[in-house]
Amino acid sequence: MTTDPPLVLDIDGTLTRPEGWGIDPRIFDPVRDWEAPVVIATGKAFPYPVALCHFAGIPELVVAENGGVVYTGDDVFFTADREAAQAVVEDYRAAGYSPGWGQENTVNRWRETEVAVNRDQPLEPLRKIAAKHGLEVVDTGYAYHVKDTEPNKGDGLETIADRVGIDLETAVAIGDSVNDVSTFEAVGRSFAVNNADELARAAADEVLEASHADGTLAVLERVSRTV
Ligand SMILES: O=C(O)COP(=O)(O)O
Ligand SMILES: [Mg+2]
Repeated sequence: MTTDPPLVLDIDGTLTRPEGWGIDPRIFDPVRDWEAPVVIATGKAFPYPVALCHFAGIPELVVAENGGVVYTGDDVFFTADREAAQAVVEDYRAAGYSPGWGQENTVNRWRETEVAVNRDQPLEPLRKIAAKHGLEVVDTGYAYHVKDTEPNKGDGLETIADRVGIDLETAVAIGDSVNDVSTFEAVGRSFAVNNADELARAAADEVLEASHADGTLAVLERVSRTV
């Protein structure tokens, strides 16, 4: 018998190695063996969480681009378009700045509803230009995301839950940054890893003692009820 709760996992900062980059390989087995749906909810472009599910050997239940792209395993939903964010980046370039990824980059190549800017680039002019276009800039600690104010991970999660039949009241979410606040609000139990930013810490039901994948693995062990 199993009562594993449905899981909602962020990627960067949450499944990462102690140094903050790269997936910690220890998460693959418990995630693959989890006896309930696992939703990957990330700010990364659509192919990244799909690939993570594929290589982890789990069904593709994916919220990408901070809710801009939602995949239920059957249907893809786009809840924003990239055009406005692209216009912000053009203005940012015209003001003498750059997205900071180099000429050809895989960070934005497949991004459909927003544009990511490298955190080594100046934030204030980006925020000002985005505001002029009615957009927001979300700092995940891994990138600045220029996006429509509407989509968020929590709404995307609700779309998946409706389609797949997940009771979010029973679900557990783990995350590390402001872009996880909406998922924390959508589920029954939420955990911020110790490296989480202030907003994620404030929104979580519990702030973990451990960071990155160490924190996530501790939660998985604690909430797994498989007997
Ligand atoms: O893409 C980012 O900036 C962060 O990605 P995450 O939401 O998986 O942490
Ligand atoms: Mg994160």
